[in-house]
Amino acid sequence: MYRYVCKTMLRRLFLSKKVSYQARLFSGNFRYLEVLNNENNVAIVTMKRAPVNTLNSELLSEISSVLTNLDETKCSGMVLTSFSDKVFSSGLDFNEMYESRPATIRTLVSTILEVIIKLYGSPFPTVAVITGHAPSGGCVLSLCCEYRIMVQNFQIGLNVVKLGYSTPLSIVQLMVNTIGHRNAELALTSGRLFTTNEALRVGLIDEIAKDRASAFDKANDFLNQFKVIPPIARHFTKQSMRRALLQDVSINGKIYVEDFVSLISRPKVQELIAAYMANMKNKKKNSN
Ligand SMILES: CCCCC/C=C\CCC/C=C/CC(=O)SCCNC(=O)CCNC(=O)[C@H](O)C(C)(C)COP(=O)(O)OP(=O)(O)OC[C@H]1O[C@@H](n2cnc3c(N)ncnc32)[C@H](O)[C@@H]1OP(=O)(O)O
Repeated sequence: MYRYVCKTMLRRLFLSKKVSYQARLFSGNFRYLEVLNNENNVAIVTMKRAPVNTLNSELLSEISSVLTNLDETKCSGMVLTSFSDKVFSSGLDFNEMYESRPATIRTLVSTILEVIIKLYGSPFPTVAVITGHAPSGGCVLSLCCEYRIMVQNFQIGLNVVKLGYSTPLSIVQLMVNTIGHRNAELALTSGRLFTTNEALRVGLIDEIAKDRASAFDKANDFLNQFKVIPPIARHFTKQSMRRALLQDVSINGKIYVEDFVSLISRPKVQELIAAYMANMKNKKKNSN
């Protein structure tokens, strides 16, 4: 009898360890992401690809898997943020766009498109806590969220024209939906990066925070308001607001991806990317 009780207790202990291990697995399974659930069933998704959260195919496909998982597990909300107090994300990885095979560029571009579709169309409320610079692809990720809170003294925007290629139509639409046609045209054609204050003025972000902690307080306030709203009503309303863009990318996504791949592969664009990368390195060398 004594042996049986001991065995059962050991088995229970083992099982409970296994369960908590599995719970940790979800947050520890990723190379470039940390995913934690808070007490309100809100997922805090932190990008942690040092130094500047450059979006390569692997980080993007991890974000994509998390989004599927959060949808299946019916989370109450999601906060997308960065481990860094200087950069939210530096955008798509030049190393996968420069002198790369079309297949490599295609994987990168189709993975960001997959993320855009899942994040923009997610049933749960989403907030971007922007703790640093958010150029290009970084700005796109935040635009797919419903609410943007940005810490003071950084820059955000879509500077892609400076790299010699045009902004894809659906990304233009994301910007137009957020800051209006006139402001979007001025910003996109000049590749303008907005300071935090300018971004608030134009509506590119919704709130300014003095630091990460206060940004999280504001994110909680935003998400808490939905506790009294029936999720299904909220979800359908969000879908109605976002349907046009989602339908467009689900019908024409493959064409947009191919257009973007051939745009990036052009010799002139490749030259500009090389010059841009060299300029970044020089800036760094001169500042050291
Ligand atoms: C429906 C159609 C779908 C198809 C397409 C969908 C979406 C596409 C639309 C959006 C388009 C996106 C294109 C891009 O995103 S291209 C990337 C553009 N990014 C930028 O212009 C930003 C470049 N980076 C910076 O300006 C700075 O790094 C910074 C973010 C301001 C941070 O500055 P700092 O903290 O001083 O850090 P460093 O500059 O020293 O950078 C550290 C390190 O990282 C390297 N790096 C930075 N950004 C990138 C990058 N994007 N790709 C690759 N590598 C990058 C940088 O060179 C440093 O490397 P070393 O340490 O080796 O010197």
